[in-house]
This record gives sequence, C-alpha cells and structure tokens, in this order.
Amino acid sequence: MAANNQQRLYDIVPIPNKGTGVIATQDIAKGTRIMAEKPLFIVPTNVMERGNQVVEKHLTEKLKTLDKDQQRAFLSLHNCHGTTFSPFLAICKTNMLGLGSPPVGGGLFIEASRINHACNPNTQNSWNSRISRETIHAVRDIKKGEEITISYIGHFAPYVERQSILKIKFNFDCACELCSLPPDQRRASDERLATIHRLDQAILSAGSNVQLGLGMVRRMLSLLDDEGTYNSQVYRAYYDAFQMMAATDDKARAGELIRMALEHARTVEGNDSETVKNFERLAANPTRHMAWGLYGRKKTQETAPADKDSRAFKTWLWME
Ligand SMILES: C[S@@+](CC[C@H](N)C(=O)[O-])C[C@H]1O[C@@H](n2cnc3c(N)ncnc32)[C@H](O)[C@@H]1O
Repeated sequence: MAANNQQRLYDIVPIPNKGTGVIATQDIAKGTRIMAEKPLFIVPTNVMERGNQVVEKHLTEKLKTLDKDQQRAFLSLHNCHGTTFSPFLAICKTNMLGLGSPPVGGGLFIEASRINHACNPNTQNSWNSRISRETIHAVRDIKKGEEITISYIGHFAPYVERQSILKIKFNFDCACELCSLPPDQRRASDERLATIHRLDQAILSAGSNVQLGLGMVRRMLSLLDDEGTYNSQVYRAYYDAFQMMAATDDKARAGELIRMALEHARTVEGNDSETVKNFERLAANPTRHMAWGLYGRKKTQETAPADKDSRAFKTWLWME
C-alpha cells in the first residue's frame, strides 16, 4: 500500500515532553507506507568519517544550495546538543537518519526528522535507494491519534543500555511503553532481547549444521513475536534460514523461506524496495543465490506439505 498525497495520514504537532512529533490522523493498517520523503540533503559516510570540521564545511556548502524555505526548515529542526557543537552540526547530529545498512550516509528530512523515538516503535524507517526516499511503514495497526515512532538505536539493547545511548546521543530519558514496563516485565523483555542478540550472532556459526541453525532462527522468530517486534529483523531471520537451505541445495525449504522473507519485507519496506526486488528474484528461482549448494549438492527431493497451516508443515520446514 502506498502513501497517498491527497490523504495525508499524519500531522506534525506538539507532543508533551517531547517537543514536536508526528501523530496518525486516521487509523493506519500494518504495512501502510506513511511517508516517502526525499532528504533535504545527504552527508555521505566518507564525509562523516573525516570528523566534525569536515562535516561542518560540507553542511555549510549544502545549505547554500537550498532555497530560503528549505534553509528555514533546516534551521527550525530540533537541536538537542545546545552549544556543545556549532548550530549546523548540532542540528545535523540530532536529526540525521542513517541511509541504508551499512549506511551510505545520513539524511536530513523536514518531516521524517520530526518522528520521535520508541524502543519498540510502531513503524520501520528505511532508506529506499531505488526511489531515493526515506520510507516509513506501519509495522502494526496504528490508531488515529497515536504517535508515530521509529527507533533511533540498533535492535536488542537492554533497558539500561538504551537509556544511556539515548541520553548521550539525543539528550532525553526514554519513557516509551517498553521502558515503562513494570520491573519484572522489563527484566523478562531484557532477557528476551539478550537471547535474540545472542542468536543473531550465533546463527551463521551453525555452518553446515543446518538443523541447529534452523532451530536458532525458529527460536529467534518466536522471541521477536513474544516481544511484539515486527521489523526488518523478522525478514532477516527468514533470510538467514533461506541461506542455510540454499547452501544445502534444499529447493523446497529455500523456496518457502524466501517467500516468507519476501512477505515480511513487503510489509516493512514496500514493494519497490531493493530488498524486495532481490527477494523476488530469489523467490522466482532460489538457486540464483550465490551460496547455492555451498555445503554440497545432496539434491533434496522433498516438496513442501500441501497444507501450509498445519503443524506438519512447520515440523517439516524447521526440521524439528
Ligand atoms: C530527531 S528529533 C525528533 C523531533 C523533535 N521532537 C522535535 O521537536 O523536532 C530528536 C529529539 O526529539 C526528542 N525525543 C525524541 N524521542 C523522544 C522520546 N521518546 N521522549 C522524549 N523526547 C524524545 C529528543 O529531544 C530528541 O533529542
């Protein structure tokens, strides 16, 4: 589903204790594209790596290329760093969104940069290099009046670490739903996040022991579900499982897994994303994956059980 310009799904308004933020002006279904915004300008990674002075110079040059309204819009963006940095740099550090993974740079946006943070947000922000826009997709159903949120930090950090990163980088104490859980539920969430992180690191080390690897992916997906997290991590997990099946020449399971990855990627990034195009190519012919048959060509004859919802299907898919 694409964002429709005639029917803006959001408004930019004051939010108590957060400055400005973005709220839904109508109910928004999971998978909906809420924004697709071109950056005011981009600071490439190789510029950022050269330090603040170089970035400052780059910003000054970029600002000169903007028209007056755009310059005003840039200067009106929030600065959470006070006088620690020069004004341009401080605005940049407060509002820049990483473009891609690994990022090709950071983008400054008039509207997307107004979206506040939540540790388990209701949208996924992604850089779509095919349309040169930052897209914001609902990862769950959002109610009219609900604040639209993204995550400013990587996945899986526990409560204390999240608080510390957000304080240092963005100068606020996070009181989002996840951070406001009662202590026992917060502990349970921290444990789930730590296990997800461990599994994420360990999955590829399962090597040719694909049964072990698939078990890890299955557990990770179940923990993400328990945590109520439905972001790019979900399609990455399915894609890891697909790669294992590709490496063992298992066309039936590889086909099922890449279709699952594709379905999730469409929801959180939209049909036009680079990831989706890549997954579509692999779903049409899984043997195109560069690791196809890496662990030997045992040529599985098995086909997927016909009933996709059955317990038997899941047992078969995850080799349980
Ligand atoms: C990228 S800006 C977001 C838009 C900003 N609220 C504004 O007024 O333009 C980041 C800043 O917003 C505020 N912010 C973002 N998420 C927040 C949250 N969950 N709680 C409190 N403040 C938040 C912090 O001041 C942070 O430095």
